[in-house]
Amino acid sequence: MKRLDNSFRKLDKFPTKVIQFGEGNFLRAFIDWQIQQMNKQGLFKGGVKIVQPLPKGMTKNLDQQDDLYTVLLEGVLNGKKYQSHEIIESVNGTVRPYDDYDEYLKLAEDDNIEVIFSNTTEAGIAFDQADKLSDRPQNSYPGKLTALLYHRFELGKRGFHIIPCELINHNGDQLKKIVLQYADLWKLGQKFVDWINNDNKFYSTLVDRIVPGYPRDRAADLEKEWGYLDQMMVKTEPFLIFVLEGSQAINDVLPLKQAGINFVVTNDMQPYRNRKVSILNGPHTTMSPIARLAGIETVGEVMKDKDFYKFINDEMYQEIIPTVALPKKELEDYAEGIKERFENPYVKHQLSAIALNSISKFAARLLPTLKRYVAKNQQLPKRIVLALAAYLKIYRGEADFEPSDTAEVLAAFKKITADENYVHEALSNSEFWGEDLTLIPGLEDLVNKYLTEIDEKGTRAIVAEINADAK
Ligand SMILES: NC(=O)c1ccc[n+]([C@@H]2O[C@H](COP(=O)([O-])OP(=O)(O)OC[C@H]3O[C@@H](n4cnc5c(N)ncnc54)[C@H](O)[C@@H]3O)[C@@H](O)[C@H]2O)c1
Ligand SMILES: O=P(O)(O)OC[C@@H](O)[C@@H](O)[C@H](O)[C@H](O)CO
Repeated sequence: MKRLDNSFRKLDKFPTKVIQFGEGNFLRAFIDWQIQQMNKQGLFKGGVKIVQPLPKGMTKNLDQQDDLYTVLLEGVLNGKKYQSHEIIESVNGTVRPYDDYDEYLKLAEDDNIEVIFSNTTEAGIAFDQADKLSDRPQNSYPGKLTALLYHRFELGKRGFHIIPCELINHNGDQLKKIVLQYADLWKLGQKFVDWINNDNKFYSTLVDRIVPGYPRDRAADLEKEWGYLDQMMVKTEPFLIFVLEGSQAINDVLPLKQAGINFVVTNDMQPYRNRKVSILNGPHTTMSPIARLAGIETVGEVMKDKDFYKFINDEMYQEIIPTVALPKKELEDYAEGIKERFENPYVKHQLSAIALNSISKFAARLLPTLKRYVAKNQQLPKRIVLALAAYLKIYRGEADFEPSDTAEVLAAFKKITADENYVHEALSNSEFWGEDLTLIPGLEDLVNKYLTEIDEKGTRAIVAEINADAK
C-alpha cells in the first residue's frame, strides 16, 4: 500500500502564515484541523510550518508523508453517532531547530507569517535561567521564541499574533512575562521591549477537545479501508471549543467563526475556564480514584454503570453547577454535552491516564468547588470529599495500582504513610493543596470516616449509599 504523499492533496498549497510550536496530537487535531476547515472554504489561504520544540519528536514521520495526515472524528453529536475522516493539508513543512537552527531563525524573515500557535504541554511555558541568546537552540520554548522574535525585531518587521494553547491559566500573559524576562536577562534593550509590547499581541486561551491520538488498535484496519498508509493519523472527538481573550479584530486574521468553528472571542475567558475545569475536569478527577478502586478502567465504563452514572450526574448538578457563576441553563446545557462526550463509545479514556499528577489536579480542579460549596451551604460536598479520601488511600500505597505523581509529591507521601495521623499530616500539607485543608470545618473527620468505610465495604457501596441519600 502507498504511503500518503503530495498526490493526495486536493487543495492548493498556500503560503505559510502560521508558525506552530509543537507537533503533538492535540495541535494536529485542533489547530491544523481548524486551518484546514478555513482553507477549504477559501477563507484563510494559509499554511503552517511546525517547529519541533524538543530534540526528539515526530516531525520526521510527518515529512515522510509530505506533511499530510488523517484526522478521524468519532463520537456522539446531538445524540447521534458520528464518524468521518479527512486528510489534513494545512501543514506546509516542519523545522527542527536542533538539526538546523538557521532554518529556524529564517522563519522570522517571512513577511507572510502573522500568527504563532503553541502547545508544548503545561511544562513547556517555563523560564530556563541557563538559556542564552547565542544558544543554537535555547532549551525552553519561550527561550526559542524570544530568539525568533528578536531576529524579527532586528529586521524591522511587524510582530505576530501569539496564541498559546497550553492548558495553564492566563497562558498568553505567562508566555509574554517569560519573553520579557529573557529580554531582561539577555539585555535586549528597551526598544525590543517596546516592540514586544506594541507590535505583538499575546492572547490567553482555553482549548477543549478530547484527542485520544493515534488509534493503535485500529490503525491497520483503517489504512486498509482508506487505501493508504498513515503513521500520523489522529483520532479526536467531533466537539471543540476554542476561547480566546482579546479584541474581535482577531476574527479578521483568523476567520474561524466565519468557517463555522466554535471559536469564542471574549474580553474575559475566566467563566469559560471555570466552567470547563469544574464541570469537565472536576468529574474526571472525582471518578478516577473512586471508580478505579471499584475495578473500573475507563470513563465510558463509569458512564455505563448505573450507580456511578448517578453519582457523577449528581456531583455535576448538586455539587458543582450551583457553585459556578454563570447562567444555570447555560451550565446545564454544558453538563449535558459533557456527559455525551464522556459516553463517547469510540473513546476509551483510561482513568489511569487522568490520574497522572492527581494531587495538583485535585487542588486545581476540585478544591475551588469544594470551598465554594462549603461557603454557600455550610456543609461538605460528599462526593468530592469521597474522591479526596480515595486519593489518600491510593497515595498510602493501599490500592492494587501505584499512584503516579511527581517525585516530590510521592516522596512527601512516603514520609507520612506509616504515621498514625496520616490523614491529618496529608491534609495539613500546604505543599500539596496550596493551603492547610484541616482548617476546613469537618473535612478531616469526613475523610477519616470515608477511609474507614472504603476499607470496610469499598467505594462502590459508599457510592450507592450517597446515591440513596440523594434519592
Ligand atoms: N489530548 C487531549 O485530549 C488534550 C485536550 C486538551 C488539551 N490537551 C493538552 O495538550 C497538551 C499536549 O497534548 P498532546 O495530546 O498533543 O500530547 P503529545 O504528546 O502528542 O504532544 C506533546 C507536544 O509537546 C511538546 N513538548 C512536551 N514537553 C515539552 C517541553 N518541556 N518543552 C517544549 N515542548 C514540549 C512535544 O514536543 C510535543 O510537540 C497536553 O498538555 C494536554 O494536557 C490535550
Ligand atoms: O490531560 P490531563 O491529564 O491534564 O487531564 C485529564 C482530562 O481531564 C483532560 O485531558 C480532558 O479530557 C481535556 O482537558 C479535555 O479538553
